Formats: sequence, structure tokens, C-alpha cells
Amino acid sequence: MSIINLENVTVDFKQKKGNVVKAVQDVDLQVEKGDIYGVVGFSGAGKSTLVRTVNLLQKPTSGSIEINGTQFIKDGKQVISNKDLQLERRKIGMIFQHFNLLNETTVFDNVAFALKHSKLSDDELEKRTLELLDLVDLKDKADFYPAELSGGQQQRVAIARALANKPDILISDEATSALDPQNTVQILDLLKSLNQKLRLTVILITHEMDAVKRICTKVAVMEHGVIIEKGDLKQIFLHPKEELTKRFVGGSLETISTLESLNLGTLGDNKAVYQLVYSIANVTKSIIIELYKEIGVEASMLYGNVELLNGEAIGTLVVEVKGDPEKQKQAQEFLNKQDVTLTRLDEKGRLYD
Ligand SMILES: Nc1ncnc2c1ncn2[C@@H]1O[C@H](COP(=O)(O)OP(=O)(O)OP(=O)(O)O)[C@@H](O)[C@H]1O
Repeated sequence: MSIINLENVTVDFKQKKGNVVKAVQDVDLQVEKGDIYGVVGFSGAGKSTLVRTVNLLQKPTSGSIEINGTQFIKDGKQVISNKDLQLERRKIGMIFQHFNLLNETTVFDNVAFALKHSKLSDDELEKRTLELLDLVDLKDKADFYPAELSGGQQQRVAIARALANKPDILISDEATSALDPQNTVQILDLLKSLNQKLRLTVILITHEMDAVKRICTKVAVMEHGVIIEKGDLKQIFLHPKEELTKRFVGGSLETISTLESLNLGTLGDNKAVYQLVYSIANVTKSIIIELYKEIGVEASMLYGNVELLNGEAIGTLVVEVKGDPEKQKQAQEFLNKQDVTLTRLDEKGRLYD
């Protein structure tokens, strides 16, 4: 059973002039326990609105929501009492771009504040708070104020606070967007280790595909309130179907700017550009040399990159292949037989029609 089950969830915002913003449209999303599920899309795609329905910070206009085996919403109607909802919400931690810490209180009190509803004695509360700070490696900063910490450290305090009530789910809403690259990586790696150590299910909302690539196991791509593609990260990365997904995942943004700067001229029957994406572990031979040996066509490399996808090395190559249509066909057949995802591109790096 999925820990998060959203069915046909729609969120409409009615505006004063009678217009309706369809922020989320008919979304189905199932998240399994232990997933780190990335929700990626450009600004305004509906990511935050969708994920806020998980703890009903945003009530959906229609659809059904079941979290951790408890039905919150059935066919658009709330079926959980407000009192129970309050308890269930404690099992869903949340962190945000701007940390949302209390600036007038110490790091210790920021975290302890989240335990104010608990029946812990003062000693137990102190012990638990220090444990939480230890979990994010900030025990030595307990008496500091948020303003005395770096952005990355402030986000770690926010994570400790979000974990205070031992949640099963942690929602990260653009939590690394305000951080520099080094702190971003630290926070992402911390989320991954908490996921493994505590079997915490994480939803990572972001517009940065690099964050998804670093730690996510699954990904959903959102555009105009709709999930246009979702699934296992590697599967989506190696076989993206939608144009936007290709732009997000395939290293394609860099590919596009590289191709634009090369001014390749018109491509056609006798000159083609292909993007090859593959798992390095599965493809050990040099594809370009094999292509020459097997088919007798020369391919020149225009772009090459290797990056880690949730720890696995994935290569992207863009090659120009010259040859008559028969040779092009043979080259395509040869490449398709290798363990690579082959996409033909036009001179601007878009899909070739
Ligand atoms: N409370 C609201 N009232 C009216 N419209 C809203 C409200 N919240 C969000 N919207 C609209 O819903 C759409 C989706 O917004 P949302 O914040 O969910 O997108 P997002 O993908 O999270 O973008 P960002 O990364 O910029 O936050 C946008 O058009 C936004 O203007």
C-alpha cells in the first residue's frame, strides 16, 4: 500500500473577477514508503499546491487523498475529523526555502518548540532535542541564534524541527533553492541519509533537476497543473517521452546551448545529429569506434558528459553522423541495438521532425 495516495486531485483557485486558476488538474500520485520522490517543474507549474494537499494545508477542489492508511479526503469531501487531522499532520514534516525559524529564540528552543504538544518531562525534552540536533550535526550550536548560522545550518535546524515528532513523511518545498551549491549538496545528502537511517519517505519539490538527479529514486514532471510524466528516476532519465522531460533530464539544456553555439547549418538526409544517453556500467565499448568498425560511418563528437544519477554514472553523447540515407538508417539501427537511448536532434538541439 502506498504511503501517499493522491487520486484525481484537482485544485482550483477562484479569483475575484470570476476567473479560475487551475493550479492542479486531475493528478494521480502514489508514493511508496522509503521513496525519495522528486516533483519537478518550472515556477507556477503547481508543485507546491499539489504537495500542500498531502497534509491538507491546501484542500483540494475534488479528488481523494489517503496518507499512511488514513483517508483524509474522499471524492472532494474531508472524511477525517479536524482533531485527527491535527495528529496526522505531526507525522508529516515540512521544510521550506526560507527555513521559517523563530529568529528571537535559540537553535535549541526552535527545535524544542515542535515538541511542546508532547507529554515529555523537561529532562526527556532536553534529551530528545539534543538527539535531534545531533542527527543534523548541530549539537554544538544549540545555544546559537539563527542569525548566527549559515543558510545551510539554518536549514539543518529546520530539518531537526521537522523531525521532532518522528514523522513518516518529510516534504521539502524548494529547501535548497536559497542555498549555495556546497550547502545544497550537504542538505541533499543529509536528506538521503535520513531517508536511509529513519526510512523516512521524502517528497522533494524543486525546479532544479540536479537535486533530483542526486538523491531521488522517482520523479514526477509537472507542467500547467498536470503531471506529464512520472516514474522511476533512471527510467525517466534514459527514456523521457515528453518534450519538457527531455529538456529537464537529458542533459539537454547544455546540449541545446552547445548545438546553438556550433551553427551546424541545416541537417537533413546526409547529415544527422544524435543524442545518446546510457548507463556507463552497461556500455563499456566505445560507441563511436564500434560505429565506424561495424557500419563504416564516421561520427564526430559534439558534446559529451558523465553525471551521477542517484549514485549511478550516466553518459550523454551528442554526435554528428555523415552518410547517405542508407548509412544513416544502418547507424540508427546499430545505435538502437546498443544499450543507449537514441534521440535525433535538429541543428538547434530540438527533436528532429
Ligand atoms: N492561494 C492562491 N490563490 C490563487 N492562486 C494561487 C494560489 N496559490 C497558487 N496559485 C496559483 O496556482 C498556480 C500554481 O502555483 P504553485 O505555487 O503551486 O506552483 P509551483 O510549481 O510550486 O511554483 P513555484 O516554484 O514558483 O512556487 C500558479 O498559477 C499560482 O499563481
